[in-house]
Amino acid sequence: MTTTPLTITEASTSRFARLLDEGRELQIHYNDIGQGPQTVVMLHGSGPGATGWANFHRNIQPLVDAGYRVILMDCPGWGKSDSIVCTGSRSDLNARVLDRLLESLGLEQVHILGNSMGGHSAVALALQQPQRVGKLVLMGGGTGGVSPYAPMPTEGIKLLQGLYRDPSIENLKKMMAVFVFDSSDLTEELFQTRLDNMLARRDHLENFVKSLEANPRQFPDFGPRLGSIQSPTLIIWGRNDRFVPMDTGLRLVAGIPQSELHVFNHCGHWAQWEHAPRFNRMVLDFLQH
Ligand SMILES: O=C(O)CCC(=O)/C=C/C=C(\O)C(=O)O
Repeated sequence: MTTTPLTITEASTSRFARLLDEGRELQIHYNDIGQGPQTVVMLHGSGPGATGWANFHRNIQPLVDAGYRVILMDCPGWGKSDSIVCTGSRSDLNARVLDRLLESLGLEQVHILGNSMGGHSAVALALQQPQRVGKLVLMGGGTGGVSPYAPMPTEGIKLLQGLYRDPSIENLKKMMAVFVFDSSDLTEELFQTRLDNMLARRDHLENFVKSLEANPRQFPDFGPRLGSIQSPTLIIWGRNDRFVPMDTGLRLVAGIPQSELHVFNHCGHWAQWEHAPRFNRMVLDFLQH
């Protein structure tokens, strides 16, 4: 797999912001990379140990090289951001926090690239604050809701939730084996990074379980409201996604007026990682035209 080598590091781009959400102060971690007149925010998924950097490190450099500023926000409950118990819509919580972060950075409008939960959260912001959102790239996510074809919760989500409850390298490998289409590309380094991230913040793991107990439907079904989204939207899915089924992408492309859908064959839930070079070219072409 040839991807553009990163010339920047996580540590050198690591930043923190103290934000207020519904009367609660949160310290949010983000990575701020590159400079340019346009900004792309990348939002990670809900897996244990997920962070902006862990999810998107194969996707940063091409955007920076093309002259974009790239911001990777760790959602509350992940990475180096504060932990939280979410009893309502996590999609809307993440959207509110991102809105506050953009306000603190003086960014009036950004493009958002959301993976899974990050896609749900990007759509939530487009619904809450449409003026904030330029173009949307949704991959493996964008709305909750029930699949007419796949049993829910999917096998991947069951493994994800089991990993939160029993964070072991064995359970991590079981989840990741379902996560991607070709698990031969998963490295021991990637496993170790994810395990280290997970075990460094057991409060995140415990609070995710408490959040599910308080509200099993963390990601609402935005289906009836998709028609109000005016942002040009690129939807990308893996045909072999065993976490959020591909028919969710069909619901999104049917609902969002200015949208198109690309399906990668031989691809699971992590298109931006599994097919990074083509994914990056597709995203750049979408943003630039
Ligand atoms: O439950 C949903 O609809 C969202 C699932 C989700 O966000 C899973 C994402 C997992 C990762 O991105 C990861 O483990 O890196």
